[in-house]
Amino acid sequence: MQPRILLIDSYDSFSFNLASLCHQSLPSPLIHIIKNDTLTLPQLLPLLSSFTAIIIGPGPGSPTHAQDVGIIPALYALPNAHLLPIFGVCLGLQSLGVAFGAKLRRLRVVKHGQISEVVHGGVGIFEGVGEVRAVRYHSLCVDLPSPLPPSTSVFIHTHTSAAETTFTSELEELAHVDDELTENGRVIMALRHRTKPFYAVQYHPESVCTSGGGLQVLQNFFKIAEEWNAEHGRVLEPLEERRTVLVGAPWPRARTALSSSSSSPRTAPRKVHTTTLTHPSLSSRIPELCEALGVLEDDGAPFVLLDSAAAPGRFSIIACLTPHSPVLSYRVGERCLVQTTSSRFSSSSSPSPPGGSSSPGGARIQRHELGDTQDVWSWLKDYMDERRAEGGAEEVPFWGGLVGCVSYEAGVAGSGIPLDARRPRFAEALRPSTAQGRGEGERRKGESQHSDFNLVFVERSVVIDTHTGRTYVQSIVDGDEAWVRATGVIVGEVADKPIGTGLISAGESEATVSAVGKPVVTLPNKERYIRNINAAKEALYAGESYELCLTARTKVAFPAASSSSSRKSKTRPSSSWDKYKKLRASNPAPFSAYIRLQPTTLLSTSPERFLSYSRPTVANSSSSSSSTSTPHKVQKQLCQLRPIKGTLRKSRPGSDSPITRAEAEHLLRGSAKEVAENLMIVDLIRHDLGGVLGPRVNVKSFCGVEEYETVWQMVSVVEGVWEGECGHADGEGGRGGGVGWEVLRHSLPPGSMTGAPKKRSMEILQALEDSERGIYSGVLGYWCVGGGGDWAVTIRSCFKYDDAHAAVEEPPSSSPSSRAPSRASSTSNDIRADDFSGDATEEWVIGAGGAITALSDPEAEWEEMVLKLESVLRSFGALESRGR
Ligand SMILES: C=C(O[C@@H]1C=C(C(=O)O)C=C[C@H]1O)C(=O)O
Ligand SMILES: NC(=O)CC[C@H](N)C(=O)O
Repeated sequence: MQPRILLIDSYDSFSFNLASLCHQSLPSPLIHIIKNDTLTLPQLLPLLSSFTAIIIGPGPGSPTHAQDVGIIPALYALPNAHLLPIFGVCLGLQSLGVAFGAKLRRLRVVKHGQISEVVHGGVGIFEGVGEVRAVRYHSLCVDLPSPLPPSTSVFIHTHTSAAETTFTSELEELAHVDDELTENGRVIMALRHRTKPFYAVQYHPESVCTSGGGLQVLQNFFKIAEEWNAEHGRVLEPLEERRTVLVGAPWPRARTALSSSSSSPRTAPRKVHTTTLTHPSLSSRIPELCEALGVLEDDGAPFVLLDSAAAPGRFSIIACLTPHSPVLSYRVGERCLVQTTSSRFSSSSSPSPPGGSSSPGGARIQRHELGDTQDVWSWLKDYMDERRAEGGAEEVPFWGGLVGCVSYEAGVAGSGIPLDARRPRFAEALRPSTAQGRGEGERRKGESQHSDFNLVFVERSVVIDTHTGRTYVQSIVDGDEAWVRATGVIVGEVADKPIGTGLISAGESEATVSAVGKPVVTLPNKERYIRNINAAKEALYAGESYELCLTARTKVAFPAASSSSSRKSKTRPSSSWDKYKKLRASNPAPFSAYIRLQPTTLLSTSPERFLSYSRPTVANSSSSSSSTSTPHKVQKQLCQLRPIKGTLRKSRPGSDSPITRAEAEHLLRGSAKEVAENLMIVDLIRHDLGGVLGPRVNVKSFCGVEEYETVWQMVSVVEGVWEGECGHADGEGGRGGGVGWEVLRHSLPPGSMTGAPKKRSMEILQALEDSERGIYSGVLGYWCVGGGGDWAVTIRSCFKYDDAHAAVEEPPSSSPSSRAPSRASSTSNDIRADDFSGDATEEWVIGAGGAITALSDPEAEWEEMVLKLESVLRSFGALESRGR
């Protein structure tokens, strides 16, 4: 019978990595993963006879807090009749220790993402194991009671071999590390119970940077477990169907090309019409092309550009929207999506959509109720299944589809955290003065009333391959050849214009901006930010988190004069487009974007890919698992994530010569702190990806250093391949949508913007940060009608909501001193610290932040946040005196 493993997940962000290691350690194991608080012991006891062993994973919090460990203590106290082998990791080891009298203590110097040499005796789970260099993620550790003179204590007696030995504990140390005496001294790294089949390690065998102590240790444990089971007459019983519901299907869950919950699409795939043009000059004329395609015509009309303004970006996607392009918006907590189509455009060749109502402004608004078993993601999946297309140019990643942005809060709520919640424990511990109760289902008071999903369905597009100079004019509308031809002509005209004869000259553009006037910049309150850093560090010391990405918001308000320049013109010229052009030029980035989906406008110069997934490819299966004799088809999809952690200013204070690549590599890759920050997110992302894809996840590159306009960044690349049966809708051998969208849904918000473990970190950040993050920290990108997608982390960007200035207003400073001007107020602009009260017509929000670890220096973290902020602020003309 296949080995069956029960993995207890304590809401950690490394659990699927541990599942993956189990998968490699055993022949075809069935791994069931449950949270530590989903089952009671009476529910679990009758199931245990079906399991070879239990793995107790790591987690935030403490083994002495009942709500952190759930059922774990009960497992170490199993009655003999139900006993089975258990392997604990980190919190799992600490719980084993506490269960059998070990003393829990806080480390003096916590270890998060750091590698230590583990000293072991080469026996038991360490048999045959050589040098172990292991990654640690812990703030707590356990000590066994020290041996006492025989006459003074109540001993626990056990009998080993012939000689009677007296022990002070039922536990035996199998490994330790020797931290510096000024740090933590000797710290236990592995334990076993002397008589029960319980083993545990304090380090993380599943981390990508652990060497020696991973696979072989798990293999040894499973060997010992199987021997113990045989010796004790444990014959595995089949897991009855009715009981499987309690522990769920084994991981990874089988996923067909179409999610099992989704109905099969009623429509045949659309055809993509493409014209390919070659204009090498176009790569440098993307803004001009957008202007030729109408971005300046009306600021109220939707316009979207997903731009690749720097390496490693490649394709720039211009959405050519029509009056009937549906803009979909959705706010977390609601049961309907709102679809808006506009009739503000001057011309269209698309037919009118059926149904719907007209608003006084000419916009048509349709509400789509979510079905009883539907959430917004499954609704979008069905929407995309109905609109799938084929036949486009294979080398073009986007043929049409949904484009836009998804907020940070959409991910928070999707992780099961209520947006109105501040866990009382954190609220009390971290911010005693601001904890307030809120009603069920409400967002925090004064929070954004804006949509968390802002997407438009794009049928026509121009995609520029900035590497090859090839430009693709594409439409998925039937009979759209005339539009494709006409647009090809416009593309050619822009490409052929002599340099310096742009449609809008640089001079004109400048004039618009200068008429807007100097912005009023309201920086985050430094004192409060530093207080939050210290509170975050306290949470890290307590074992509540391993890394926290703390952020704050800056507001940039343009005075009322800004509208004067537009009075002369009939339509509203787009001041946001001017700002985007300046931002793009001053901070070129691979995931730049201009997304204008009123009332939301987002300007991005993000360097960070969150997730891309290739268009699924179909191949004949080479596996013999198919029961039918006909060759069956499988789909493959490559998923890639590129987390960034580690940021270094390029300029050198007081010098004209910037930091060179060699120096940056030395400073970033040589820093234990920066590498640890990156490693933690890499492990988190492996887990996120593994949750959907299973064990086929690889770290393709670790801590590479990439150059951007103002900063050096340390970037890792994590990839995974999904392989699955073609869904029923693909009976003809066509391809379905793949599972990339599911990876996206399950991995939001981006781990690099939360820290690890994700859930607890989000809760702590929610308690610390004063307002919702909104669009910042979420993702922007596309979901292609061919099944691929590419989403960037929304950072180094700014956004505005046109219908409310107060949407992300932070509460006023609590102390008079917090109004003191911060360092940046020495610039020529009016930069204030958190006391904004301007009569603005246009208010932009810029989020910025950074990962806080136990090693963080608060001043340096504030500077890092300001550095990231500056990369955007510069383009507002707000930072002349700071240089770059
Ligand atoms: C929080 C931001 O950036 C995040 C934090 C980084 C870091 O701590 O080094 C790097 C990239 C992002 O994942 C931001 O740009 O605002
Ligand atoms: N990785 C873990 O399981 C950590 C356990 C515990 N929260 C600590 O910080 O020590």
